[in-house]
Amino acid sequence: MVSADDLLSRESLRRLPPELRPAVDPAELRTRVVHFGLGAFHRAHQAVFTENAAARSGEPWGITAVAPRSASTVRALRDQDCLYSLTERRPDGHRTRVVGSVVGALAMGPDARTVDALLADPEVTVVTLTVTEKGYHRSPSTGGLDTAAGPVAADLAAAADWPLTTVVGRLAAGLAARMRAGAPPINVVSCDNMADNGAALSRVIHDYIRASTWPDRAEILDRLAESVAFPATVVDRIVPATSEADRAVAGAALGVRDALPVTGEPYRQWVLEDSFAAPRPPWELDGALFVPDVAPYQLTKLRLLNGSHSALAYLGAAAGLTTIAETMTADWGERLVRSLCAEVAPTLPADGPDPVAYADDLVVRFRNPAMHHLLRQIGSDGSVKITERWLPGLRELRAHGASTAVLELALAAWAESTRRADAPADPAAEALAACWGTATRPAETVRALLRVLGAADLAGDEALTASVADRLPALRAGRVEI
Ligand SMILES: NC(=O)c1ccc[n+]([C@@H]2O[C@H](COP(=O)([O-])OP(=O)(O)OC[C@H]3O[C@@H](n4cnc5c(N)ncnc54)[C@H](O)[C@@H]3O)[C@@H](O)[C@H]2O)c1
Ligand SMILES: O=P(O)(O)OC[C@@H](O)[C@@H](O)[C@H](O)[C@H](O)CO
Repeated sequence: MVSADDLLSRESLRRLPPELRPAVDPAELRTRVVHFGLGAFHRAHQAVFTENAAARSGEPWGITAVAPRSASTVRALRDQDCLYSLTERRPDGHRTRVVGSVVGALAMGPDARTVDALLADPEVTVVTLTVTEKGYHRSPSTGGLDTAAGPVAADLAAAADWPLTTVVGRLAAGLAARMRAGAPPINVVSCDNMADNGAALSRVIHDYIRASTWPDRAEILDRLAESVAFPATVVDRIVPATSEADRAVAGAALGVRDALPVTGEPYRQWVLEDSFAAPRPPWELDGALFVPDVAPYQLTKLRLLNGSHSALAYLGAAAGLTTIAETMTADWGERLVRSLCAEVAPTLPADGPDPVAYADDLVVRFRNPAMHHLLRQIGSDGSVKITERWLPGLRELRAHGASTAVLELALAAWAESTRRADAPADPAAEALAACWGTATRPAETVRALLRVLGAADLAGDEALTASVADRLPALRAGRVEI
């Protein structure tokens, strides 16, 4: 018998009905994957693919997850023997089960030595990351590592035995230790929503090593080139932040307490560049797609799904709404998604998914009434998200003289969000807010905001900034005019 007072653990797991248990016995797995970013998405995506790959292959692929910041998440996960549940939210109901592929949890600072030892361990041949766009500390203008950013500069200046606070620093130091130890090749796989995320991660790691004071940095860089692969990936599953209500649903389904459940839509996809340098879990056994070039999938997903998501987030907030599903019941929601997809479609590679069919699927996924995906969560960190999701397409369209009406509306809604006292969290929040203080004309403010994004070219496009500024009054009045 299990009781609602029990905590999820390997012990209580044995008493759960088989349909709620993981596809693998966690006791049979070993750490062969190290993951940075112990957030909701990893637990609902890569951990599930890895569990199913291990179950179907019989190979013992276990994950040790490293939390860059939250020691309390690590404690809570350890208290549950690293088990947690996933609830799939379908329009017609929930399905909950326990995931068993995570076998270790570490806090990046306090457990730095163990993290380093794992990164140098020959058995570990895969590192994955979900640390949000801001976790890469890229310069908005160059895309390389912003070595002047406070935490990066502090890590570069830190003494050898001082805990590093950036994932880029920790990973660079760990990979360097692996190279020095002569350990076998390894794959480092970014699973964050960025175009060409493999190259982006490779670049910041290389930049970090180049900027370090390590006497052997040139050799380390040479060895890295030979034995570390940074494949690009496209990850897709809508995974909202976990709420108290989600904890209650998980507890009721399991009959035991779970402090760290995750929820997600039924859909999931993982497309990976087939350029691995070392053994990896056979994720294809769970439907992952290995392709020579992920760019067509990547750009389609970022510009259509994530682009629409961000547009809905800021427009929905202007209209006083709270969740994505709510925006899809507004008279402009579906129109916004379809017209944004149609506007951006000409910027997508011809050999990618069909944009019209993709938009059809998005409407269905976004409408899912069982999902409670907060606009505020999606709207956070806009300065690092919309530079990936909107601006490259916007540039291409404007260079060809094509209409950019929908992106202008979206940009206006984002601009308006930065003015509000309750603006979503953003690493550039101060600089964005300051744009409203000094400028006298709205178009001036729009120009200043675009410059904060590192988009001086777009800031210099007077027709664009005027058109964005013209849309502000309606949005401020809560009207979405599309
Ligand atoms: N949630 C989704 O639907 C989804 C879908 C596809 C891709 N992703 C990608 O996964 C990322 C994480 O999403 P999530 O839902 O797990 O979010 P989350 O808030 O649950 O977790 C964020 C993780 O990133 C870490 N992090 C935050 N700021 C950091 C920083 N400055 N440096 C290092 N680490 C930092 C946190 O410690 C945490 O581990 C997203 O930013 C996105 O790139 C998410
Ligand atoms: O995860 P973020 O905060 O970077 O972006 C919010 C959403 O747009 C994103 O998480 C999508 O839900 C996801 O990319 C779907 O695969």
